[in-house]
Amino acid sequence: MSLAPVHVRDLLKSYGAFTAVDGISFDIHEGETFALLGPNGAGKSTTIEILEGYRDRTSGDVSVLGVDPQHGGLDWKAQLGIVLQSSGESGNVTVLEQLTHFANYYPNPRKVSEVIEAVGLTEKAKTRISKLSGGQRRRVDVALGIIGRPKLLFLDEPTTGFDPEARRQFWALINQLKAEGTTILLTTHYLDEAATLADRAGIILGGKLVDIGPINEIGGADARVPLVRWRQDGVEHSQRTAEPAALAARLYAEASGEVDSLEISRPSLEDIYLHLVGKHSLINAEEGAV
Ligand SMILES: Nc1ncnc2c1ncn2[C@@H]1O[C@H](COP(=O)(O)OP(=O)(O)OP(=O)(O)O)[C@@H](O)[C@H]1O
Repeated sequence: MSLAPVHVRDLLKSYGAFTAVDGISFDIHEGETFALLGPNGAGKSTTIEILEGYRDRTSGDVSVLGVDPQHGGLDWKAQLGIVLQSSGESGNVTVLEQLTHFANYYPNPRKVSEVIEAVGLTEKAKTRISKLSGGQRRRVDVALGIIGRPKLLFLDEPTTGFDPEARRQFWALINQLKAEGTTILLTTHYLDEAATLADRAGIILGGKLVDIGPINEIGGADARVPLVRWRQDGVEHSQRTAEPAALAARLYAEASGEVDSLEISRPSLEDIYLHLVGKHSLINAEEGAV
């Protein structure tokens, strides 16, 4: 049986006595977008850098496109697209020159002008990268990540510094890459971005994977119970219920008409994520106190 494009088992990475990644396991299936979510310092970049072959692991099994990243050659690297967390592009060349240069490294690159257009830099194509704004430079990073038509794309906080319009444009680009069958590993602190783009997510806290699953199942059913809010006699009320329509109907009947400020909402991925992070910080604090 062939392995998934990304196959990770019991991955552990220590820096001296400190364990940054503590025995995590997951697969990313072909054509899937997988979001690795977690607070600052949780171990996301360390994990991604191990998968990209930039960092050696302490122990565990890792296979990326069928190869151990510690022994990946140039042919293997040519199938990866990498957008690192920190931008390295501040050079004295233009956007067009930089992308044309890097396109030559790949056997089947995308058309440079199309990539520049896709990241919204057509008007800046002949501008030196050093003269671009931070968000525009980040778009160059994204362009460099996709120029080689990668089978597997790593996006480490790709939209940091993007204005809202550029983020939407980026989402459309990722949806296009998904439609072409690209497998994507994404880290982001924007939970709406993860909810929009990812099929599945893993939540990493203190180097451990505390939850993994389809985006609309993360946190379990209990975390997704809808919240009904309304106002009665000037007092705010709220109730969590799996049957919000029934509660709304009862309130409507009791009020003999419209209910003041009635609102039914479902927890967003961000609500669920924050709940999980809070719960695990509490567990760790209690364990630390024992
Ligand atoms: N070279 C290193 N030496 C020692 N500790 C390191 C090294 N690189 C990372 N760490 C530590 O490992 C932990 C995980 O870092 P990592 O960069 O993977 O986190 P992250 O989840 O990507 O965070 P962020 O959201 O801030 O990017 C952090 O506590 C960090 O300080």
